[in-house]
Amino acid sequence: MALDLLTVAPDYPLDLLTPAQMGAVDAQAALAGLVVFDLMDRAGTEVAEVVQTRWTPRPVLVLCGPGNNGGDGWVAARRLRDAGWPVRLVSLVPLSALTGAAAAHAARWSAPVEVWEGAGPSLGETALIVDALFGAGLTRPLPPAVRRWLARTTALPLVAVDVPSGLDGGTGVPLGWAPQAALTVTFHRYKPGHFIMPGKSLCGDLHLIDICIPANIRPPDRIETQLNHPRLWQTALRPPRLADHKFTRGWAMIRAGHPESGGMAGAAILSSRAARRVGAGLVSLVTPAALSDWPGTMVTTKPWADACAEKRATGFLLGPGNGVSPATAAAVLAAAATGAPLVLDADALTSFAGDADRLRRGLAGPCVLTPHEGEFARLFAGTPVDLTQGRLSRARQAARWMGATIVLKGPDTLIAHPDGRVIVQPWAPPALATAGSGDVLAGIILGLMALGISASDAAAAGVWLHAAAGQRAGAHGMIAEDLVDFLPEILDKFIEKSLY
Ligand SMILES: NC(=O)C1=CN([C@@H]2O[C@H](COP(=O)(O)OP(=O)(O)OC[C@H]3O[C@@H](n4cnc5c(N)ncnc54)[C@H](OP(=O)(O)O)[C@@H]3O)[C@@H](O)[C@H]2O)[C@H](O)CC1
Ligand SMILES: [K+]
Repeated sequence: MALDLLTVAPDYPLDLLTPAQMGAVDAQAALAGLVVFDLMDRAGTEVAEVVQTRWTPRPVLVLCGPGNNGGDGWVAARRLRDAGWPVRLVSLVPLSALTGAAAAHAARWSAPVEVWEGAGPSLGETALIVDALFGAGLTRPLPPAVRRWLARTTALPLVAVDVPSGLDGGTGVPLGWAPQAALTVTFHRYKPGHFIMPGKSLCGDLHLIDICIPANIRPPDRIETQLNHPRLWQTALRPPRLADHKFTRGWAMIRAGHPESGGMAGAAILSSRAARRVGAGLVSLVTPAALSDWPGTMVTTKPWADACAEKRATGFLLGPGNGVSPATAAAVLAAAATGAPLVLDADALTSFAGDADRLRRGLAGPCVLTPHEGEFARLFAGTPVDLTQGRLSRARQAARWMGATIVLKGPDTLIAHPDGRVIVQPWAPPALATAGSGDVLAGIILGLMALGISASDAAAAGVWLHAAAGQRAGAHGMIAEDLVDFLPEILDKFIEKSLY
């Protein structure tokens, strides 16, 4: 789904349900008197509606699996046929194998049925495929013949019912393989796999359909994965108060690297500008070499140890342009020992490659780590974090183990908290993938934490504001400096006007 990040209250449900949680909701819905036959009727009917909205009538082949995902397919096929579309229906299993609501809907299909044989059906005139093979009930990789058949049809658009068959809706990782969909229609709530790579990419355009399950029917266990949204953190943002002075608005310390040790000051400068733009009262660039930035940034050549000894400091950032070195690691540990809010990015993370436990033991206060995939893999290699797992599981494990908030950057940035909660930000303008963009993000999070905002709110808000600035900058020609300059107008949208 496309989203306007500059809108304060975009409208979508935040909770992402795992297949097991969705199953529990289905079961409770049945106990509450909702009839699966009717839910399936609504699901399949909406699939057909979405198809008709997107495409003109054309020969369509609907593939139906053995369970309720297949049941949705029978309904969609019937609706499309009723609307005058040429429809072929292929059932993966003999009709005698169908049960429950799927069998009941199959019985309403009055045209010929092809039952899957050998290598699968001929394509003939087919111009569109509806994949209703497996959804939430997928338990193992696709049967090899089905996988081969789907892999041969990639030139045709495919509409996935609930998920592209083979994709694990809980993780975003295919069980072996899943087809590329042009469009995925899902029901009641989104699932993590719709937004987490590679699932986000495999789903194509996403449509969420309300099949009239009441919102008060919830899974029995805690919902641990949510989409990011201003209502999660908006109340934590506040404008300056009348009685504020610069120290009540926080003093952030940023370590700038020494050019001779491979460090580059530009990255830290970008971070400092971002931290100031989001409202930190005072930002110091602590640097061994003289450098200049905007006049309002304090540039100080005092030793890092002195910055750590400053009792009024309310936040530290290390990493951008710091250089990978034992000195950087030592500087991180010195800042971590103060117990003040800490943001670690880039070289500050890689300086602990192979030694992450030392960092973990050194963290005395709230901490946000902002790795991209490469930095994440280097930092957590050799730790209990299972790097063979998908992004969601890895980010969650890493945050728990490290006892810190992990912002795992990417097209599906994940904000994982030590308590197991993960916030997903699947909307990031691709133009954000540019030099300096990460330095700006680290600076935003630092600035918010220095203001007294919690690590979890600062990380989720920071990721949103950063993406919104990217959206505001537009698709072409954006450079990281632009993100900084757009922050005031972005913040103005999100800080409650009633607070002014
Ligand atoms: N969310 C809702 O309220 C509604 C959702 N609907 C749709 O229902 C499916 C979930 O249906 P379910 O029957 O639980 O599961 P599936 O249809 O996805 O698949 C289960 C059957 O498939 C077999 N299976 C699983 N994996 C494989 C595989 N790789 N190869 C062969 N067969 C496989 C599985 O067999 P087991 O031996 O593992 O038991 C089952 O037979 C949801 O996705 C929605 O599309 C409803 O329409 C109602 C409303
Ligand atoms: K499917």
